[in-house]
Amino acid sequence: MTQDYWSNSGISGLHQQVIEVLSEGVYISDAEGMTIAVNSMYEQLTGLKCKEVIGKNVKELVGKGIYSVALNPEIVVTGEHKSSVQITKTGQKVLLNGYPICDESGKVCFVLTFVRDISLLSRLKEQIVEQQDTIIKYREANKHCKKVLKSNSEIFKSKKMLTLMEKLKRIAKTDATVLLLGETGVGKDVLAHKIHEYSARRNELFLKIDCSTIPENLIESELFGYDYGAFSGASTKGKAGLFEMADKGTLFLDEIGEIPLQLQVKLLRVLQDQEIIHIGSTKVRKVDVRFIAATNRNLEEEVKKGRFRSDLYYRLRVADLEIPPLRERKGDISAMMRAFFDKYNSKYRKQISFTKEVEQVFLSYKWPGNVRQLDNFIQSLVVTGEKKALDVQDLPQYMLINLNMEEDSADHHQEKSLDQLVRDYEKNLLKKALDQYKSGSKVAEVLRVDRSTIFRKAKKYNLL
Ligand SMILES: Nc1ncnc2c1ncn2[C@@H]1O[C@H](COP(=O)(O)OP(=O)(O)OP(=O)(O)O)[C@@H](O)[C@H]1O
Repeated sequence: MTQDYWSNSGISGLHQQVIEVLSEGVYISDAEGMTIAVNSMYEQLTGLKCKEVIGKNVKELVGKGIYSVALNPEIVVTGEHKSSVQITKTGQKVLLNGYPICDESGKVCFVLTFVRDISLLSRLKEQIVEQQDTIIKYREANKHCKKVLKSNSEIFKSKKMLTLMEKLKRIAKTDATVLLLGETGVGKDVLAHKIHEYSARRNELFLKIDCSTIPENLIESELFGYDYGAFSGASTKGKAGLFEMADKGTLFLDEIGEIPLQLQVKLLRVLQDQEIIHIGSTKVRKVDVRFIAATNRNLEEEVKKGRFRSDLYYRLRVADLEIPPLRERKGDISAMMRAFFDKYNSKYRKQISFTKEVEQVFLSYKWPGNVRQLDNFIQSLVVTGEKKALDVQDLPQYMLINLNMEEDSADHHQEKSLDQLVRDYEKNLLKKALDQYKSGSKVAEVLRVDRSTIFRKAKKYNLL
């Protein structure tokens, strides 16, 4: 059908075939504005049949209301490209891009117009905006993603931690909210990751938000997100909150005790209903998130003081894990010492080891900063260490002052010199070892020193 018109228009069969294979609509008119060719895609996009337009002048077509605009006359005069939106009589909205085709003298002899589907373009535009939103969302989410620790870098050797890990694995499999309790540096962050790893959500996102570091006036928008124009200073596009970003995954709310009271009510609602509403919006959005919360505050005390809502507290502690301080799990201290010395020796290309006495000091020390302190301390010992085997004398005075030595009071320690403290410690250690093993040779073997050293020191301290 289109074929018949081509042959009368001066467009060769070859040209005709070329425009037929193009994926865009094509409309060709001559310098007078006479329509000489269109392709099938043109018919499809505009809803017009070729016989309705071919052989007709664009001005006539506009006059009859078949076209809303004509690009041809202006392009013929200016010799320049022009684009416009065309609404055809069938109501189709298309984008026109017209180009002049000139003869050898530079005179415009044809106008070639490409016709594109505007609705397709707007769909593509919407998709791009959506993709950009997703990229922004993931970039934001990434900021809160902590590198997942390699499982072999964690040490759970003490009986207390092994039992706790069994409980953790059982809880992880359920989707229950978990409350992690424990002093600073005990490993709440590590265990939050473990819960995620052992859960069915392990392949989804794990997001962490430290409630103590986000300014109070931003916590709500960070968590819930906001809509366009929700408040002054808000991004014009609006923003998804962390609850949405963590959808299908796990959200770790660290330092939950720092959440302001008025936000605690909203958080409770999210935990119960798994629904959120952006700030500045009324639309309810469903989320599917597993919550883990942690704090080193005594939440029960906070509830009593009216700083933490009791309903939220009870909702959070559906499953709680109390991580004991390091001083109460000595089995971990020895294993961690070896692991951390290995880690930092290989990092700093050193070969620093430690004596049995040093291990004893580590076991007796209270570690107020728990695993974090132990880790950092060993790093500094390796970095600054000169000797191959560190001895008690190489340890800082505060470690010896705070030792759990029943017979000396802390006040008394502060008046002593480091030498005196080391001597006291050595005497105490030797006394305990001799009491326990009842044999100088056995003590020498356990403490990895000569028998003669044991006898010499025992004599010096009047222990014989
Ligand atoms: N069982 C463990 N094995 C090896 N390293 C550990 C272990 N537990 C904790 N750590 C290390 O100790 C440091 C502190 O751990 P983490 O951040 O999990 O403690 P936290 O209880 O969350 O501390 P805070 O309350 O201060 O946030 C980290 O470097 C972590 O890798």
